[in-house]
Amino acid sequence: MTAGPGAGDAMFDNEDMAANLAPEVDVPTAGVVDVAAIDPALVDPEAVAEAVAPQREIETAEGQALLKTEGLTVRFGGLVALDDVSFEIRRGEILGLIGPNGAGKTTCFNAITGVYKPSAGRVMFDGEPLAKTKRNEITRLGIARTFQNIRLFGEMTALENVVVGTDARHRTSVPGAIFRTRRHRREERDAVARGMALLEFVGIAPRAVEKAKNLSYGDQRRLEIARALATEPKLLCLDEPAAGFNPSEKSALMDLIRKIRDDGFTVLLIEHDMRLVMGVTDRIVVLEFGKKIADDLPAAIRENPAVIAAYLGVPDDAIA
Ligand SMILES: Nc1ncnc2c1ncn2[C@@H]1O[C@H](COP(=O)(O)OP(=O)(O)OP(=O)(O)O)[C@@H](O)[C@H]1O
Repeated sequence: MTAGPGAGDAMFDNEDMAANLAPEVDVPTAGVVDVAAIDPALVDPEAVAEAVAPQREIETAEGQALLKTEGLTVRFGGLVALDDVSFEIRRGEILGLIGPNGAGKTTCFNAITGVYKPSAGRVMFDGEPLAKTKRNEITRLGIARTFQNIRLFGEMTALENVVVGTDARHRTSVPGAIFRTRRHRREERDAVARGMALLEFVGIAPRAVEKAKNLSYGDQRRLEIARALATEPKLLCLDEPAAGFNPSEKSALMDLIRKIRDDGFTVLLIEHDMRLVMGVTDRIVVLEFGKKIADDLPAAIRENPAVIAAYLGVPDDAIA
C-alpha cells in the first residue's frame, strides 16, 4: 500500500494496477481521422452532447432514486460477501462505492448488473425489481458497465466497437438485417453517426478507424466507456476506470466522468484512487466486510472515523 504525496497519486494502491496495464504496442497505425471532414457537426460540443444523450431532458429528474438496493445480501457458500446492504443511487449523481480490498464492491456491482443473483434482498431499478432480470435485459432496461479488465473486440476498429453497443438498441428484425431493408440501412447510418459522436465525446474520434488493440491503454478505457454509453444507459457503472492511469490521465478521466454526469447520465463508480473518488463523486457509500459502514457526502466521508479505521494503515492526514 502506498500513500504518495504527489498530486493525483493513489492513496490506496490497486494491486491489480500493474497487471491491468496493456503492453505497449508497436504496429503500423491506421491513421488519424479528420473528424470535421467526416461530420462538421462533431466540432460543436453541444451537437455531440445531443447525439450522445438524446433523451437527457426526459430522463433527468434529478434527486429521485434511480436504483435502490434493499437488504442486498450475496453469499458464496459460508462467506457473506454482501450483508444486508441498502443504499440508493439518485438520478443525475455520481455515486462512489468504496471500501478496502475484499469489502464487497465488485460483488455489489455484479448483483446490480445481473451477474449474481442476490441470496436475499433485492435491487429496484427505475421502480421495478431486477430480481428475475437476465443480463442482456438489464442492458435494455438501461444499465451499462465497464470492467476492471478491459473487454474490447481487439480486431475491430474503435468505431465498430461502439456501433456494437448501439446494436443493443436496434429494432430491426433478423430478416430486416439480412435483406437490408431501408429501415435497417437507416439504423446502420444512424449508429455510425452516433458512434462517431460517442468517440468524439470521450475524446478519441481521431482514432475511430484504429483497431481497438492498437489504441493506447488510456484510449482503450475511454473506448470502453463510449461503448457502454452507446447502449443509452440510464445508469453507467464504472469498475475501477482509473486503474493503471498516470496522474494526468486520472485528471482527464475525472473531467470525462463529470461531463458524462452533466450530460444527463447517472454514474456508479468503484475506484481505489481516493483522490479521484473524493474529487469527482457527489456522494459515497463505503463497504467493509460486506456491510455498509457509511453513506454520505465526500467531505463527511473524509472525516468519518469508521471509514478511516477501515482503511487501517492509511494515516488520517493522507485521507485529508
Ligand atoms: N465468486 C466468488 N466466489 C467466492 N467468493 C467470492 C467470489 N467473489 C468474491 N468473493 C469473496 O467475497 C468477498 C468480497 O469480494 P469482492 O470482490 O466483492 O470485494 P471488493 O471490495 O470488490 O475487493 P477488491 O477491492 O479487492 O476488488 C471477498 O472475500 C472475496 O474473496
